[in-house]
Amino acid sequence: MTKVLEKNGIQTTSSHTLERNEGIPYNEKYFDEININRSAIERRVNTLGGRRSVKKEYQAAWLLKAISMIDLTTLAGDDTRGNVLRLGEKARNPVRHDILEKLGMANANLTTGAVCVYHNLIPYAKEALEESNIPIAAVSTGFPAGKNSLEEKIAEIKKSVAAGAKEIDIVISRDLVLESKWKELYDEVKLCRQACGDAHMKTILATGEIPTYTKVAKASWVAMMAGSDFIKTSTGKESVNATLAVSLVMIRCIRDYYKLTGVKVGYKPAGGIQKAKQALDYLILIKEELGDEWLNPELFRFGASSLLGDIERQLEHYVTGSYSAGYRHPMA
Ligand SMILES: O=C[C@H](O)COP(=O)(O)O
Repeated sequence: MTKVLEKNGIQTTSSHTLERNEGIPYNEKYFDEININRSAIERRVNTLGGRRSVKKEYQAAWLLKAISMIDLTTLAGDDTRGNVLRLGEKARNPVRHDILEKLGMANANLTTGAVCVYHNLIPYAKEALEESNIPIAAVSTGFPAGKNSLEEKIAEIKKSVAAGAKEIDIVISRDLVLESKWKELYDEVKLCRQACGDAHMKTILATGEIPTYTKVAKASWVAMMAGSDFIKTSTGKESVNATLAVSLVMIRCIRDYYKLTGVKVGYKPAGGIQKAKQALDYLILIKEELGDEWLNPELFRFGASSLLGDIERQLEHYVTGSYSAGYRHPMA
């Protein structure tokens, strides 16, 4: 088991050592002619579940790795200090000690990639994560709808950074995508990036509200050109959130941006990823399309509130041979 884990390079902290994406000047030539063939995308992702699967110790290793790439999230109207403190505790100790011991991982210092909360809960997240390396991610810019003025968005980002967020998840103005106002979108994202300062910026496209894959691809390009460190699918509040198909569109844009600039932009699917099996499908897609270098917390995150519970349950099954009830692996 240890060898398998080592081979899979389990990384447990997110230290932000990677070069950031400074962006490039706006130029429509990079995305103007994009035209995505929906059925080709869907055919490609339909091959994933059946053709490839990860078994036994490899599956356990991949699931441990997946944990290190979760932005453990709570974004609910009834969030309190209490549940943010529990979330922080879960981020520090994502898997029960007895399970980790059986996996030979008791001393591996496994944590989630980050904890993700609303701006006004940052102080509680700070309290919960004191003396750990786990970064706080805050959703800013009028999450989830993004209907605030640009001035308010910028002010909110600055407040979140001042309060201790090391990562800022912004939402874009979807109307700019719907009306193809690409330069305005670029300017908006660039101003947000400036307001982030040293905090890494993840740009949420809310792909469930974008009608075509072609527009998703164009919005991905604009977000990267304007300096996003990550592009992210969804807020978790749209009626359609992360899918493998939209992920394929976005990660191919990341690949092409890398070919053009030499800069690696991260990817964060978010919303509705609740099962370990789903997580494995995403990891296989990333491995096949972008390669192993993207499979670490610097370049890949799951935005998820309940995925960790199912992963822990699957790991328990791997070490004991039986499933426990879901409530034995509460999220927070
Ligand atoms: O960014 C994270 C999402 O809001 C989490 O969505 P979820 O609750 O469906 O896992």
